[in-house]
Amino acid sequence: MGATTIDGKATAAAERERIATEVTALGEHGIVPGLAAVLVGDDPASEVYVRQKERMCERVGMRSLGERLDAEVSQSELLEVVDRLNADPAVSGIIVQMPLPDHLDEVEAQERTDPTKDVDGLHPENAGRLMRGDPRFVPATPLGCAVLLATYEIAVSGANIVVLGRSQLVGRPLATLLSAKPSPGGPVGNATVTVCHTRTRDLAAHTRAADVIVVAAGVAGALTADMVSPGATVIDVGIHRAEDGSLHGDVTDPTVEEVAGALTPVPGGVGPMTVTMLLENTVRAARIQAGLPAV
Ligand SMILES: Nc1nc2c(c(=O)[nH]1)N[C@@H](CN(C=O)c1ccc(C(=O)N[C@@H](CCC(=O)O)C(=O)O)cc1)CN2
Repeated sequence: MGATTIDGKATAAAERERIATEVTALGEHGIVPGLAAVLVGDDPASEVYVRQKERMCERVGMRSLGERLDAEVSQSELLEVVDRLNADPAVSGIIVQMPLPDHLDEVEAQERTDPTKDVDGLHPENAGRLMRGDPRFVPATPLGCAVLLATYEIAVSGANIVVLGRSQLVGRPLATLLSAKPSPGGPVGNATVTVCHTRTRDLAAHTRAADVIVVAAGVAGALTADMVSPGATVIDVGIHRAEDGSLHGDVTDPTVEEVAGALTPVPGGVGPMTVTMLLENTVRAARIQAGLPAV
């Protein structure tokens, strides 16, 4: 029997309905959450993602305030834009779309973002709060993975989970979230998490001992069927575009589906959750800025 498909598109659509209801309720207090996405240059994938964010904002009744900057923009000009968005009361949440062109320093831009508007959760204050078990904003992709696990009732508490990848955007915050004592209303936690990477010695020994494997290595083919224990859940965070334009994840071995118990597809798995959880964080930001409970 094949693996259950974890449908990120459907889950994200259901989450957006809930978010739209919250946005309507905030409207009754005169609050319209606004998301500013700063896009530097003309990376085609980033343009798709930013357009998606703008479209989804409109659909749930939020404001979207796009900032397109030339690929040649200087670091100080980028920081000036961040400063302007920090000061703009119509902006609840700010993200600087990654990757940035090589001459720009993304960490400095993240550190410059007002931590109460940092809906990517990458400012050191927000990363620190997540580590401390008191998250303000959990980065969108890890939050999306956690919501998918909760929605599909995949046991996390007490489970052995391997996170393959150690990025600041996905691997590290996700490992923290899954292993934490769940915060009130938080989606998941209490797992035993092993963070692996492509240089982990005998990686397969780790993944074969896992009930859940999150593949966020950014390397196509990073997980093969022989590395998966029968019935395990596989969450694929990778996105790679082939020359013919088709998309695939870090999992390229089609036989993983025969071994796994549940699997996220690419496209249609974690990706749609990323944009939706960014909206969720922006509503949260608007509530925090208005002095309302964050929920
Ligand atoms: N500042 C940030 N930059 C980047 C982030 C981020 O969270 N913050 N994540 C990714 C890009 N990303 C959102 O920004 C993103 C990735 C994938 C998708 C998505 O919906 N993918 C679809 C396929 C879409 C396509 O046709 O390409 C899917 O997987 O089904 C949305 C957003 C890096 N940068």
